[in-house]
Amino acid sequence: MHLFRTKPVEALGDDGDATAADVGRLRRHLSARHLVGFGIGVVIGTGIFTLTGVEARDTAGPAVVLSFALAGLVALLAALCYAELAASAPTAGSAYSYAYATAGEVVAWVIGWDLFLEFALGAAVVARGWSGYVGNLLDLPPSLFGEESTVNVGAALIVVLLTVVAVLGIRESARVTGALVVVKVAVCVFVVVAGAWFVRGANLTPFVPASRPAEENGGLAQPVVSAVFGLDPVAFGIGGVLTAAAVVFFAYTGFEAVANLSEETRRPGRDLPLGLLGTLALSTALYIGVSLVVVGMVRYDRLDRGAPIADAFDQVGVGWASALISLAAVAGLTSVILVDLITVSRIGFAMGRDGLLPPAVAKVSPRTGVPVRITLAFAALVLVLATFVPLGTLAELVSIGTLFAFLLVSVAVIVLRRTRPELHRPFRVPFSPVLPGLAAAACLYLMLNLSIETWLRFLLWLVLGLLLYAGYGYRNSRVGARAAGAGVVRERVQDPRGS
Ligand SMILES: NC(=[NH2+])NCCC[C@H](N)C(=O)O
Repeated sequence: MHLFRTKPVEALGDDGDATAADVGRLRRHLSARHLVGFGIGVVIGTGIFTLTGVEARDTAGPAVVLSFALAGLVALLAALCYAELAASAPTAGSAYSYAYATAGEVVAWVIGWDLFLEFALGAAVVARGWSGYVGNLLDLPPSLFGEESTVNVGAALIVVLLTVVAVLGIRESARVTGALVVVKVAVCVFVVVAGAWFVRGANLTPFVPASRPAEENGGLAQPVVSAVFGLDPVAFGIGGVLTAAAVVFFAYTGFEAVANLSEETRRPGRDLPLGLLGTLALSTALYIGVSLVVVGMVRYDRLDRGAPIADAFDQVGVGWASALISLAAVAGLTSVILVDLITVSRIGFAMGRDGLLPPAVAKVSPRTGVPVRITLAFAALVLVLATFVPLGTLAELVSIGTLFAFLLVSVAVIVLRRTRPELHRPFRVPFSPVLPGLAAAACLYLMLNLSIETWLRFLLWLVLGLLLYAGYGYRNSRVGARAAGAGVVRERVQDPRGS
């Protein structure tokens, strides 16, 4: 068994042999500005526009601001780790590839499979949210746009439309994303500046409402930590702030998309760290600003669950602003879906190039320079999910997928520093191994704050992935084939280009 065969860092983005060369190459069109555009494009969306209300009302009170700050800090730690690895090994597979270089093939497969979950499900969950939001806004029939619809036409429409954009090319996608991002960032800034006039100190006190037992959340819906340590789940208080942090973490997920665009980046060593950290700094600042203003404008127990920000402006009598905010929310959700579709195809591309998925599917179209087939394959999957499956409750599954990848990336930083100290690292996480260690611990902690249900679903997904690996990937792996061909049947395959 060679489950833990590794691929040397230098060979990560390399398709190694002649048969793989027909997979093709992605084109380097992107700069740091584009990367921040894509990053903000996928990050700012459902999280801030909806979760703020629910979490402030039910779990954290005005201190939801602290939850956003905490979740942002965890994301920042992970982003530092991503920045180090992405800059030293700029490949489309990101976490999947880093795992291939450090922990071995089976772990890499698990991570790749996990990222499919994050990005495909992320796109589908947000497409349904999009449909609901647009349906509400334009008074469209809930039987076609609402969460209770059997065939969610709105979700289907947006997925098809964005798939067209994604296959046109990375530059075209960057342009569309850029425009959407300008709208949503401008409106977030507007919310902070305009909303600040309506903030009342009284709404912010008590900032951390006294804790009390959470209402439902028993059984499978309770966080794993509560079950393990026999604690009763609480709402509000410090416990509430932490629980809410695990939930609003969803709002930060997706920024790693930037690392998956490595092979399309002109100057990866400089631009990837800038893109990753820039995305995160900007979104954290906006989230803290927006959530603070919103809980300051309206008492937390009177926030709307569906569209808290727009509704807050309605409540203070500025109805026109609420239309503007809804527009930004729609723009925001649209770009999230687009970048998710692009990213999941890049991960699939990297895995196809390594033979863990059928290489023919990973082929880059010579005309548009993007992996068209795999983009279509994933888009079809997302389309089916978004059209037919009520996904409202699955956002947590996206978060656990993300946290798991972050955990692995943080560990990979520490491992690679030991195994490959000489590797050229254009960017280094400061205070390694302390910060990456902290990042790993924080991710694990947030994972434990997610529900038992989410864990069970996640484990099921991983088992499914392992079965697929056993059935296909293990036998068709290029690293495996090269090792066998050269008679180097060892655990650690050396540089395949030399063999
Ligand atoms: N790949 C993902 N994690 N996609 C979902 C991104 C969700 C986004 N952060 C939001 O708040 O709407």
